[in-house]
Amino acid sequence: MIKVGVLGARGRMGAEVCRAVEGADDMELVAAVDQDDVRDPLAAADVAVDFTHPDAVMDNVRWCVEHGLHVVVGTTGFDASRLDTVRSWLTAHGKGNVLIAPNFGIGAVLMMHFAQKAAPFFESVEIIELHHPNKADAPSGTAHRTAELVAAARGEAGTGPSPDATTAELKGARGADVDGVRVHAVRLSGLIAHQEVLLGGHGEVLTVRHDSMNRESFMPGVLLGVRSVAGLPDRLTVGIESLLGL
Ligand SMILES: NC(=O)C1=CN([C@@H]2O[C@H](COP(=O)(O)OP(=O)(O)OC[C@H]3O[C@@H](n4cnc5c(N)ncnc54)[C@H](OP(=O)(O)O)[C@@H]3O)[C@@H](O)[C@H]2O)C=CC1
Ligand SMILES: O=C(O)C1=N[C@H](C(=O)O)C[C@H](O)C1
Repeated sequence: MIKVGVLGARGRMGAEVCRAVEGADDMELVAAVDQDDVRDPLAAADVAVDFTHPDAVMDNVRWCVEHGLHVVVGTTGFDASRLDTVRSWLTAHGKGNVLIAPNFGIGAVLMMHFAQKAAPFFESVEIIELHHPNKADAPSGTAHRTAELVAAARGEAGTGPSPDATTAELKGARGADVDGVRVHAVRLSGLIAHQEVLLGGHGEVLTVRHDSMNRESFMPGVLLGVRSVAGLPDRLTVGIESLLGL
């Protein structure tokens, strides 16, 4: 049995993770911790799962690494500097691996993969992410990571920047610039989590779209992360692509 502790257990994702862990034959939920709770019960876990807030997650990960736990992180907000900080904690503490994934949806991971593969073949690429209005961060972690992957693929292939003649702009109209890729964020009641990668060439447009219809859709990926994290070859893994053989 894998003993699992959940951080953010009363939140939208954390509550879903608690249900998924309780429903898994090979896992036992040993701690459910949220804002203002002490973290001590987590020390009984083999694996901690964090779905909290970008402002809270670093302190949680540090605590878990210091306590020798394996950590599966779904909370967003990880840039290169945060990842370096996590690596330094792992170097200082000999036990425990960390898996950080901006999206645990299998379809979403495939959407990112397909977009990355297609990106060098098109002159233009832009990303539109659409989410529920309670989301704290913009752009989404998924859109941020997709832009990085797309930009890296275009860089490796020698693809130039997307053409854009804009010289007069109302601030924000062209979205955020992530590694040279424009990312647009929509917040709308009724939505859960959705993303389109628009790829434009000569007389054709390819749209790679993914829709998360509910939060259960993330659970197969989260449980895969919990089952895999202890055996991962690196102390820090970003994304579940390698767990899926991509
Ligand atoms: N990787 C993935 O596949 C996915 C990632 N996410 C990401 O997960 C994160 C959480 O999303 P969501 O569940 O919708 O957010 P919610 O706001 O619904 O849940 C977050 C929970 O964490 C609690 N919390 C805040 N700070 C702490 C802390 N220091 N310790 C313990 N608990 C804390 C919050 O309490 P309070 O409300 O009192 O502040 C809340 O109950 C976001 O970053 C989101 O982008 C979401 C979906 C999928
Ligand atoms: O806050 C959310 O809801 C989601 N957050 C993640 C992100 O920022 O990419 C994953 C998914 O989009 C849902």
